[in-house]
Amino acid sequence: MKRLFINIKELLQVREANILKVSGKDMKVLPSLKNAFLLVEGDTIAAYGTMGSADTKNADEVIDATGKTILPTWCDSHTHLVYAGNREQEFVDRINGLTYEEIANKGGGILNSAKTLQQTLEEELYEQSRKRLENVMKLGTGAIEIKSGYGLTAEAEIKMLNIIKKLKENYPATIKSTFLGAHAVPENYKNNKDGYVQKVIDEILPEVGKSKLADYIDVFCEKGYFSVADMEAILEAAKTHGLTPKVHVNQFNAIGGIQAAVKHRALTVDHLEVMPDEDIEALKNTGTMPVGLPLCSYFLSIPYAPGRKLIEAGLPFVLATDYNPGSSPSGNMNQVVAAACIKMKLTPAEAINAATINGAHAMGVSRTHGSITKGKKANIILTKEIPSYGFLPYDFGNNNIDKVMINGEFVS
Ligand SMILES: N=CN[C@@H](CCC(=O)O)C(=O)O
Ligand SMILES: [Zn+2]
Repeated sequence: MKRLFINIKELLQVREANILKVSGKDMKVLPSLKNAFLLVEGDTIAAYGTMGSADTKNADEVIDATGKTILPTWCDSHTHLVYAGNREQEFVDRINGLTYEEIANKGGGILNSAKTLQQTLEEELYEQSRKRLENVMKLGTGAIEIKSGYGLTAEAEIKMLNIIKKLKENYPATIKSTFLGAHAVPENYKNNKDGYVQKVIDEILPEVGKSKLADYIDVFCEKGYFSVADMEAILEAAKTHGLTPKVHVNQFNAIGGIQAAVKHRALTVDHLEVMPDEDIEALKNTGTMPVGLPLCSYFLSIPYAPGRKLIEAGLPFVLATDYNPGSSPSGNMNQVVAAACIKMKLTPAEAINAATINGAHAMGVSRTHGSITKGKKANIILTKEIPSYGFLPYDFGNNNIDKVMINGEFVS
């Protein structure tokens, strides 16, 4: 099947295959073609150029994109999309004055979600999760990372990872999975955190490794959760199973997690709401990418990761949703891009780079995703008629997407 888009007002993020991420000043540049065509063959981007060179005769279907813009689908490199139920009550508790930490200390938070998930049958959990995935695909997400971490027992963590595997098999979106056994200390290990860390290392991790259910390893490195030493022990053990680190650090406190993550060659460090200068310094000249999660800051009313400062420091900034029931019950990358412009002072070009090519690199898929490049997956967002791409974050909260194609299939 050959599909030809013609008269595209602007084809965004057109890049050579050797560009796998963009950093610092280069993030200001969003290469594009105006009055363009785009040819999709099967699930692959086959050709593009300006309308003058379009061959309209050999296509099976011609789609007129007059007044519309095409860009690559969003690459959401940090989500917890597999979860059971919701935490609406905690949302109200926070409105009434409790903090996220106070709620967690009372057994709410991650432990609340773990309890619900453990009691939810696999089929039901799959149903809830696939609805969320279908929804975010319609919102333009074509590649997504999903974490475990609401199981906190071997059985429930494997249950989560199996659901991620099923989603991978059943949907065109590219999915990467991450084992986050060390997300919180379970209730029955309340006074024995070291015992739980040992259980993750000796029992759960080998099972995850053997079953090849995860691509990455994550730890919530934070006061009251897991220390830098805990994280290092888990990352070290995960190396034997070939799992690369992508870790939660600096959400509420800077405790040295970034330096340790860099030492362990983490692909990403995520959250970064609290970011002293020495932690920014520690990321320079490394392969570790900083990931900001602005919807979490919005929802919890906590500081935003200093996206502007990280880019000024020459780093390759990434944006993701953090879709989860406690700190970001939205997986809408359009909102992420808008919030990054409004609250982190990124330009629309920087935000789109952070949410496409850099998001792809932050989950190891930038050879196939994240840009309009010949040979990459045909993952595209066709917008409604808009004046320019800056209108997307400007017109925040409104849906400017006409159609989404993932792997050559229209999903909306
Ligand atoms: N901070 C750790 N984990 C999630 C939130 C988990 C939850 O509240 O359920 C996050 O990235 O924000
Ligand atoms: Zn998270």
